Amino acid sequence: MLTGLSQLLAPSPAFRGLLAGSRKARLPSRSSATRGLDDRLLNSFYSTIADAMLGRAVSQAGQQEPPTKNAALAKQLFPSSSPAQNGNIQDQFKKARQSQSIGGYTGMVNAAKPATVFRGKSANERPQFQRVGSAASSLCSIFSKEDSFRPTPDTIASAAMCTSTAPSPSIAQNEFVDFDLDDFEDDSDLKLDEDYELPTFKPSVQETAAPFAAPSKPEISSFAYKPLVDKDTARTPKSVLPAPPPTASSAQTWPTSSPSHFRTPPGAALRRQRDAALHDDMVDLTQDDDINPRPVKRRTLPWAQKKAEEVEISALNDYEKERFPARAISGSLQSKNRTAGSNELATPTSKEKLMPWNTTPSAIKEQQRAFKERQLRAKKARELASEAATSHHTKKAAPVSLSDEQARVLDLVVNSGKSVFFTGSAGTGKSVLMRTIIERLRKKYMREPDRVAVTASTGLAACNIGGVTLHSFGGIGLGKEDISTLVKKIKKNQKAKNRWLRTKILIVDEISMVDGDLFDKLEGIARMLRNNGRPFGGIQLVITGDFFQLPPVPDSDKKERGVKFAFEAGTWNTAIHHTIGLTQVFRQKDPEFANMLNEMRLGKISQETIRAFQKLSRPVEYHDSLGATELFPTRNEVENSNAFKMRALHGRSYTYEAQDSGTFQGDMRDKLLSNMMAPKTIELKKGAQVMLIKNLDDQLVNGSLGKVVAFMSDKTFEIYNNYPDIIDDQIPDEDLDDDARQARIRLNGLKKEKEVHFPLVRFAMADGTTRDLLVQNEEWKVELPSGEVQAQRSQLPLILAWALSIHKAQGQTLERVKIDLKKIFEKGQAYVALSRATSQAGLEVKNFDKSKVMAHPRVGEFYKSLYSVNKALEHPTVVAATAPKKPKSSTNMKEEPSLSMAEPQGFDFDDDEEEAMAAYG
Ligand SMILES: Nc1ncnc2c1ncn2[C@@H]1O[C@H](COP(=O)(O)OP(=O)(O)OP(=O)(O)O)[C@@H](O)[C@H]1O
Repeated sequence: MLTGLSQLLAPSPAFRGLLAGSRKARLPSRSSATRGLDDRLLNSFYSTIADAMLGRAVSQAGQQEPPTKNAALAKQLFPSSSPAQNGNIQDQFKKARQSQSIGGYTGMVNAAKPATVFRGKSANERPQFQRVGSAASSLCSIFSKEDSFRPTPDTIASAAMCTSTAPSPSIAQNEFVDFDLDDFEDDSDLKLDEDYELPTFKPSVQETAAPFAAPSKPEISSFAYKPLVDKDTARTPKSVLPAPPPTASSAQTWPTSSPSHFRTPPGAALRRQRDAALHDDMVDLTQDDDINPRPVKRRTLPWAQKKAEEVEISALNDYEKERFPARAISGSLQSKNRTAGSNELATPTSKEKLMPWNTTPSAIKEQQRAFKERQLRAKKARELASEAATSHHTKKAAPVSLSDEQARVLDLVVNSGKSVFFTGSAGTGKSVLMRTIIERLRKKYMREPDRVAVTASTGLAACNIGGVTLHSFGGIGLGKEDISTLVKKIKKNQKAKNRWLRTKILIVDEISMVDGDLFDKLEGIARMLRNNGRPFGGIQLVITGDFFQLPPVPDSDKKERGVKFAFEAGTWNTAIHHTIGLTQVFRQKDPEFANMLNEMRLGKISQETIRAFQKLSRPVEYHDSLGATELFPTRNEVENSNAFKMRALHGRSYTYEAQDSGTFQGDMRDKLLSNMMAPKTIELKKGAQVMLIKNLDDQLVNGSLGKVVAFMSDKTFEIYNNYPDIIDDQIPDEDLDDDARQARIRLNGLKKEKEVHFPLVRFAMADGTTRDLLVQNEEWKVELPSGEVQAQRSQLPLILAWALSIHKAQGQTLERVKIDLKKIFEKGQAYVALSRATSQAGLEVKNFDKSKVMAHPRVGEFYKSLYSVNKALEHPTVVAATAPKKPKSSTNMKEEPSLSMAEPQGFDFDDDEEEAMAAYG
């Protein structure tokens, strides 16, 4: 019973509080905690405990039921994830128009620049960042004209969706675009797939203990005050109060409990104030006692009492010094001042007073106890500190909270099953949204993973989202043949054929690099193979990318034809239900910089912006030894630059070979692997500048820059992690404490063992701090929807980062970027390169030249035409009546934008409605 009660109460601060009046309460063992209490005390004590247990049981029962309460709580637990912002995008654009217009394109609001918002880029400023989002949400519109986001039955959705959190009725009722009826006979089973995890509410341990528990306090608080204060006693019900204190002369009759424990320690109020100032959340239960201290009768010999107090205070200060150096210093200064001024505090400075000849037996005991506690706490503090600074294992990244507009695209895709193309300028969170969509769709189709095909235009982009290239998915090889030949080819390949038949949702990332002809071919193949006349044979499309970024690489035989974008494909408009523009820029928090990039993206660059870019030609000095990553258009330039820097480093070099596997063999596999971000071989030296190429947690993300500071094995790292100093040969053994000396001996022993050594990388965090990570292998896969892994690579998630190709940089967010525009030769390259930077402060631009940053004119026309198409769709019947019979070339889009929608040639429609819908997407 005793043990049961103690166990139940052990974690409860209230239990510790109850016992605070007794010295035994501070002993670690539960049985000994009660040993010193006399029967009278025990009886009242247990009756109180029983009451408390009952209270807690009742409370627990109350928390499990009823379900309605749970539902309400669940609601509270899942509030809107989006940052608070002005959700009305139309309003935002209105604001933007008022302030600035760039050559007919809507620019960004300079006025929307609250001085307080952009004061730093510390990672700790997340709430601010979200406020920035609100300002930044009015940054730029991809659509050029007024009312781009007016709620229209089509694009539609972008506007409707962006203004309310409820599912948009305009979408649900929009029959005009609702032509995504699924043609799979097993659709009725779909519900079975929907394995969403409904939020459930389970009371946490703390919550269940809540009726009993006091608000939790940081450990320093409990250490500093618990043994000393009598406030807990003051709050304790009368029945558990200890017997009336003995007189001073009978103090020794309480052999197991120091009288000091019944007294308010000198300076407790001051210390509490100091703590409260440093830790707002450190609410001391006994605060009221400070305001009106209870007069305490002395119950022990004055000198013994004083001694005990000094020991306590000294222990407190030692601990504070170790854990919070700045605070300990200011604390002791305050303490000294007080003492000098009022003699109120006993300053815990003199070591003499700890001398053995100066103590009573109880004071000696106190000293021993304090010493042990100090040691223990010092160790803990050291562990905490090293854990904070250095981590071996990374924590799983917390999921990003989608903005309103992102969340609504997600809803449109996952819940409404629409074919969507979402676009937006660099840094508007397209990749983040796409990753979330993939995750949600994979969950939805958990039992049939092959229903969701994840693809991208290039191997690199595909690898980034865990998919395959469009070519690979389609089983079309290079895809040069005509549609019927390609269909025959696929039919011979059972796996490829199955993919086409099984796929319900086709995801395509980095659409800007997909050739228009390829898009048309895939669309035709889908219809033929699936024997289904709907666009893409009824497959739902989820497409993203920014056509202002890198264009498709034309085949050698099509060089003369030039680039043909996917939006110029004849079937583009029939295949896409909704085109949605994301407008909230996340990457650049400075609206001025975002505006400069936006002008550049649209190819309408003002003199002011040119001057601002020219100013960025200055060399950037960074406070640490890490330099900017220089972006180059070609791989050769990158390799030369990195090799040059590497040669300049001295010391031993470590070479890491990738371990490759997969169902593909030989050249085929090598080709897939060569598209991966992770290199086959990476050579590193101490001092090498590297970039992380995987998201490991919230801070260590794809693009994080760092420097190799050492090479060590797993075991060595464990020791280093606890004793970072011992690796420094400059620190002699004598300067290390016992534990550290032992650790150094162990470390030296390990040097003789043949262990694999990994690079220890010191990463620069956005808030100016650093984080050390022992970098170990990660995996990359080229995986088909069926789960077949065609190629897999296990390698360190690092690349050399003095230089990087623009191609590899696409999709990245970089804090420090350097670029020489003289080297740029392709449209979109300059925009991709410059838009990787998060700030002007972290961007160096050499040879800025307006002619190098021009956008592709047809892309500009396309983005402008989006408005017109939407506008036309406001009157679908009129448009339908005047729809042309032949698809217009994309170059006509400007003149007759509403006519640019392709006619559904050769489609097999079931009824007129479908035909109309398919025709006007
Ligand atoms: N909802 C969000 N909340 C907070 N940060 C976000 C959000 N969405 C995106 N971000 C951040 O914004 C940055 C850019 O995001 P992302 O790479 O997805 O943009 P993008 O539109 O794909 O850019 P690009 O076209 O240049 O590849 C990243 O650092 C990402 O973490």
